[in-house]
Amino acid sequence: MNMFLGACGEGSETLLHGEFGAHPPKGTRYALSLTRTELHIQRLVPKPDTDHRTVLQLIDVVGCHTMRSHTIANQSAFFSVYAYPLKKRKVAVSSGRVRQRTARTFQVDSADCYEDNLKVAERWAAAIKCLVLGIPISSETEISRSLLPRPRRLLLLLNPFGGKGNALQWCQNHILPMITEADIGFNLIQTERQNHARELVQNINLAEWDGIVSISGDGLLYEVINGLMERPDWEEAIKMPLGILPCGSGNAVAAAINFRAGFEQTLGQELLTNCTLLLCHGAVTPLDLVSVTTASGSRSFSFLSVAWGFISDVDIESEKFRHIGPARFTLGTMVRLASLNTYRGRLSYLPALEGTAHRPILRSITMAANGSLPFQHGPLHRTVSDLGLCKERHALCFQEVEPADEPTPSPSSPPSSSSFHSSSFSFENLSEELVADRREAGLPMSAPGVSLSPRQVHGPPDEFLAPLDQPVPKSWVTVEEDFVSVLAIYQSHLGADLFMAPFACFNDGLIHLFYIKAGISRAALIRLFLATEKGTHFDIECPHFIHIPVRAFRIEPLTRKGILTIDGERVEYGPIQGQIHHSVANLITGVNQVKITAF
Ligand SMILES: Nc1ncnc2c1ncn2[C@@H]1O[C@H](COP(=O)(O)OP(=O)(O)OP(=O)(O)O)[C@@H](O)[C@H]1O
Repeated sequence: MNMFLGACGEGSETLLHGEFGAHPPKGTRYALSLTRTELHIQRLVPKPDTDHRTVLQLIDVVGCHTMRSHTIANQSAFFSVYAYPLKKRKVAVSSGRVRQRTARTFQVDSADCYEDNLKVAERWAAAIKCLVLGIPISSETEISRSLLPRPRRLLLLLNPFGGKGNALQWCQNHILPMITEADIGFNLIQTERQNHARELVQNINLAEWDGIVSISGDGLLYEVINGLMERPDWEEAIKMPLGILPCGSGNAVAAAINFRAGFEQTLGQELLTNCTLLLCHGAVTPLDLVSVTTASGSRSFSFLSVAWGFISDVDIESEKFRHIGPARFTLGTMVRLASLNTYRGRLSYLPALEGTAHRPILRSITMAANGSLPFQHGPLHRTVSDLGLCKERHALCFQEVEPADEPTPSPSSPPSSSSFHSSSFSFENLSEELVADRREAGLPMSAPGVSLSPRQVHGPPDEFLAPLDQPVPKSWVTVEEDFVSVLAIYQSHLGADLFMAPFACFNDGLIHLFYIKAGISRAALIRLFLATEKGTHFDIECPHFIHIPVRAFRIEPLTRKGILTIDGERVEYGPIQGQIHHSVANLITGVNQVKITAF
């Protein structure tokens, strides 16, 4: 349960109460009450605030330090609470609220000697830090520093060229001050080239770190995850808590973390402040990964998406607008809409919902076998009830699925001897064509996930997948279509303002497969894409837009040219397939998420 949002009743119990002076002094005195979710600050002197008190929400607090006065004669001890509450914007033209730093310092002066005052200050600091970190305490708890774990040590990896190129400046001005207030130790390394982060994490001593944090876009996290999966001790390595602080142009995972914490959708520095705040809180949620295999045999681990058609075209073609930051995707969408392509291909999938196999699915909010609508998309409430709903949905989603059965040709999947042939395109001599295509596209020959001589990636076996050169297992469904786009996504967001799968959870064990069929009008497509900003695209009646929750998928392009991406990074064009691996990694999400274990 989200400790902060879900603490009704329990949260109002007073854990500590005290009267303190202020700093700077000015004769002011306050009464402080600490509950599990809030710090209440009421002025007593000079003028009692009887009808007004300041309330600091502990979700907005990053840390608390104790201090001593410079003047030896002063026997007081002090504690400072560092918080980033939401405040109304000062600039009249902007709407909404932004987080602003506030440091409240209180003087403990009831005892005659410093040591006794320090004990009180330390008790308050320890209680506040316990609550920030989610360590349970009650009014019965003997509160002291010994309740706290040793300070965390994080490895921060920063791509200085991510997004608009201001990651280092944002790190110095925003991230480092906040994590210092949270008593987090760190080592900051700037990446020097592509794959640098991937190589670094292959060789680190895991025992030295409590987490690895990517400061960039989603691409750097992709490197970190795959670097960990390339280690011989991958099973232990991939359990390392992973954080992401959004300083790139594609900040989907950061947006998903922000959403799941119950915060308003936001961009830029505000998203960064929210995510840094959550990083300071430190709670970790299991994260599903999808193993993705491409035609050349390369296998990599994806945490976000596999895309083909319109979405990947926009992602890659908008690289040239990188200097405008995340707005590049909107501009890229408009450019792509002007010359809309369709792509013929076969899409196969292993449905996650009982009763969806072997029957055509129109709008994917697929009826369950009992006729209920497990994925009905009403307005979302970003509260604990929403998280609870997610758990409930999970229960509805899962069925026992057997591992990949003997592949048997079905009418929709080609016989094995010709599985890489189609009327329009042959995948014979694939590697030669890939080399030629990559050369033509100006791609390096060994970009991440694109390697023609695959890296040694470990990881759990793909029990749902048949080899790519064989037909899909018989329990799968196959559709052959002209597609505008195909997207397999496992996070709620595809970008900071692309709220693609509002119901997706970090560890729901699901791949959300979306596709848009040819025949959709430009106007309908624009409507859909505009609605993704708010996640309301499911409210639009559109027979060309389909969503199916699945456990595994295969995309077989039958159109010669096109762009495929894994987590926003371009990979070789050709057949590609993936399957979910439930909860194999850990993501620092800051608030306790529903832990789904029923997979
Ligand atoms: N120092 C570096 N120089 C060049 N490339 C780097 C460096 N560090 C990381 N990279 C690569 O840059 C790519 C983009 O990084 P990332 O996704 O984190 O930022 P981004 O701005 O969101 O980029 P994009 O929108 O292209 O995904 C990644 O593939 C990563 O491997």
